[in-house]
Amino acid sequence: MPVPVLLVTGFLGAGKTTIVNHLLAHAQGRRIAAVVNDFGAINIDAELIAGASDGVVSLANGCICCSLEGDLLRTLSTLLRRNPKPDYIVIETSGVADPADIVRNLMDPVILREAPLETVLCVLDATAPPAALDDALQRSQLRVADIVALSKLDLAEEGAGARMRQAIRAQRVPAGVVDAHHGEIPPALLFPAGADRAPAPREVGPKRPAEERFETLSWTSDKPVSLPRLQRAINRLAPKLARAKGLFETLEQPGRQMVFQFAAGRATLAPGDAPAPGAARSRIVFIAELGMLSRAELDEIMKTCVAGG
Ligand SMILES: Nc1nc2c(ncn2[C@@H]2O[C@H](COP(=O)(O)OP(=O)(O)OP(=O)(O)O)[C@@H](O)[C@H]2O)c(=O)[nH]1
Repeated sequence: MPVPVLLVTGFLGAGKTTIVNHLLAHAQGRRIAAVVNDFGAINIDAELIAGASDGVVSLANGCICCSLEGDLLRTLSTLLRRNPKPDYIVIETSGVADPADIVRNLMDPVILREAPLETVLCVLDATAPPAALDDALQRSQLRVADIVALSKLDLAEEGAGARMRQAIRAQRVPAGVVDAHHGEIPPALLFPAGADRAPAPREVGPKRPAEERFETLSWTSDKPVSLPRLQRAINRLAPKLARAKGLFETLEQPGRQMVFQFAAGRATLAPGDAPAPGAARSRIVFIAELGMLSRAELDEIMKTCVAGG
């Protein structure tokens, strides 16, 4: 039996991991394997998903649309050899990935026969201005989608969802649009029943040269961070950041791992699961447009967050 694949795309911080986590938490007996790609050297997403799935495979430090494309195909082959086989495979791309390149790779005849691409889901942050869809990367992410999920509607201004739907229509995107409240999407939309019919191969345009637009810098420490100092540091870094996320212990709540998120200008902190064995006490990945943030500046600012810094 072929194993249907769901590809989840969307810009940095749009809400992809939140949707994948919700899907895994409501798997209702389905065996769902997740392949998670973080552009940075530390795969925070894999750790955030690990609690929900026993089949999570992490592809870090590169992008599965370019430098890690061979790794993706090898990973899929390994997942297909598992006993028992997964019922579904979810691939979460990094926010900087051009999914057209991944779709093209998934059209490999062997993969297509054994792990056919069933659905491409593009997650769109409803709090973003509709003009964000003019961005070439975001347009490319939208163009391959079968379904567009609007996230963060609870944070968006009234009417933002309707304006975003209009902007999506203006891009002539044929996909259906659904609201995803805190990651909730009916699984039947993503994995339609009766998948005995094989999904048709997809046409994607010719491969475009990879555009290096973002870079990632990781910061780790064996010390816990001070929350008020981290807040000051993030305030300083915020204008330069496209995205940041991290896992760390704080001076204020020792022994407890916290999850830090910075997306679309908003920072949040929430309690997390126990740290992965052997992981540094504090790990944060920063993503910025090329040239916006130097290693020296980041280290200088971040060292103020730990005792003795
Ligand atoms: N309030 C609210 N927050 C949301 C919602 N969806 C996602 N978020 C938050 O948005 C932030 C980014 O969400 P993620 O799911 O990590 O986004 P992502 O697209 O996986 O991010 P990258 O993989 O880094 O590109 C997190 O702090 C989420 O908790 C939502 O519907 N409502």
